[in-house]
Amino acid sequence: MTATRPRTLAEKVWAAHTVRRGEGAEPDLLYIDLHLVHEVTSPQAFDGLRLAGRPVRRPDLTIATEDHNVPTVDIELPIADPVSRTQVDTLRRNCKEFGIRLHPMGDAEQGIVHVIGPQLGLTQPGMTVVCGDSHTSTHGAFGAMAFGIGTSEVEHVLATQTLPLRPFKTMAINVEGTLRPGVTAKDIILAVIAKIGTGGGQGYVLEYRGSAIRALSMEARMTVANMSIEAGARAGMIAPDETTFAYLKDRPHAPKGADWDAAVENWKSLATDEGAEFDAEVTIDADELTPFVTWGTNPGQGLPLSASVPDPEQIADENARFAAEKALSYMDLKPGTPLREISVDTVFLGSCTNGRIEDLRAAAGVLEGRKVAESVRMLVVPGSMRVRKLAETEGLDRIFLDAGAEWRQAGCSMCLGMNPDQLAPGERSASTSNRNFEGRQGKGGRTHLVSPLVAAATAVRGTLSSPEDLLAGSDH
Ligand SMILES: CC(C)[C@H](C(=O)O)[C@@H](O)C(=O)O
Ligand code: SF4
Repeated sequence: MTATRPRTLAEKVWAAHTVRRGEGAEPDLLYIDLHLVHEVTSPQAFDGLRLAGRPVRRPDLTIATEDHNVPTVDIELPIADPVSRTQVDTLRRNCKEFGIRLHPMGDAEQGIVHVIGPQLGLTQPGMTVVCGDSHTSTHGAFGAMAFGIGTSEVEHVLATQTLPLRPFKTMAINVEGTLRPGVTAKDIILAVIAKIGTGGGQGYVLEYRGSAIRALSMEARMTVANMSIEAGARAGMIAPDETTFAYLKDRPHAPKGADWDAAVENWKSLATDEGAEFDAEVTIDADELTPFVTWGTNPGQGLPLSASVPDPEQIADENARFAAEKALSYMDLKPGTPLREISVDTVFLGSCTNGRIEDLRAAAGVLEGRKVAESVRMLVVPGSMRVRKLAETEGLDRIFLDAGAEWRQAGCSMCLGMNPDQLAPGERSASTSNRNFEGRQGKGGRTHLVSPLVAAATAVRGTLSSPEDLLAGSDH
């Protein structure tokens, strides 16, 4: 045995999955514990297998769901859009042919791929998790090494249950302190991305640490890990702890009985060792954070809600200035406008970032006894059918409907508008999703990324707002 030097969480998970160490410039070969599949990035991968006459190596470690292309109304009818229908039909055929478990539209376990994995207890600490989807980083909230892969890699994993990869660099994101009331995980991650930039995490696996992260619920941790990719990182991880174990216990796929006890013992050993070194380190003061919103067309172009639209002329860096000018022109915003005065047409509550039960509860808490402004349409799209059902058991659907919001079926929906849920050209949204690129929610649509609390308050006031703005004595 060689003496073990202190290691990070990421290094431990990597080492435990290395089937073969690459020599020289060669990549390592990693074993994959869980492969999640959806309709968008899998068709060519299955075609490749068919051409090569290969089966899926571990159908038992592979699970599929329909999420991106599914409508969120009238789901008992055939999908009207031919492209979406073909995508979904193709996934169904492939899963049948290759013996893969699929949760189709309408199924009790159907939902966004990154919502259903954790909810079923499939995602567990110390695992390697992949999916042909960039937001696979979500699963890192459990202390898994989880990352998005391309379609040719999807084929490689389907065929071999392994993946050749070069180790990632490690970056610690220390979030210390206590969040103020009304400040959430979404505000943490938007602030992180505003600080390090959309390229700041390139080549790294981020590890979120510190007292503010430890204090987050599992669902809130998923919100943070989810957007690691928006900072350019390959993955984002959080060390498993009692919060993680409590979330997983008794989930359908969680270990049971003596296996559970053994698993927890093992999971406890995953945390980054005292004295382990990261390649880079960033610190965020949680006490200072306030609700954050984006004003631009990348997730790093964000500011506290109390700020105003920035003036590109004040930005020293030439590239950042040019990007800001372009963004403001697309977003149709004038420098100096208080962010609170920006009015929206649409509020979208949902996505793999903020479509879980706690997100719906938070928004419903704000909307209870209030009305969505006349000028606003609000879509509430649960991240999964299970979230939808639980919300209905708790009466959240009634709160949303009474407030004048629409209560939809589960899927990605307006996060990217691969289904009919889209912004019209020129429309502006406050959205709890993770991307605000040009046209992301519909051609010509303008997106402001926000937390569920800000989304709900914005729906009521019609302009970007926090719940505090709704209280008596505020200026409205
Ligand atoms: C469609 C899919 C490949 C894509 C991704 O990888 O992230 C989507 O989920 C997104 O959020 O843009
Ligand atoms: S909800 Fe949005 S970000 Fe998440 S997988 Fe679907 S499209 Fe991608």
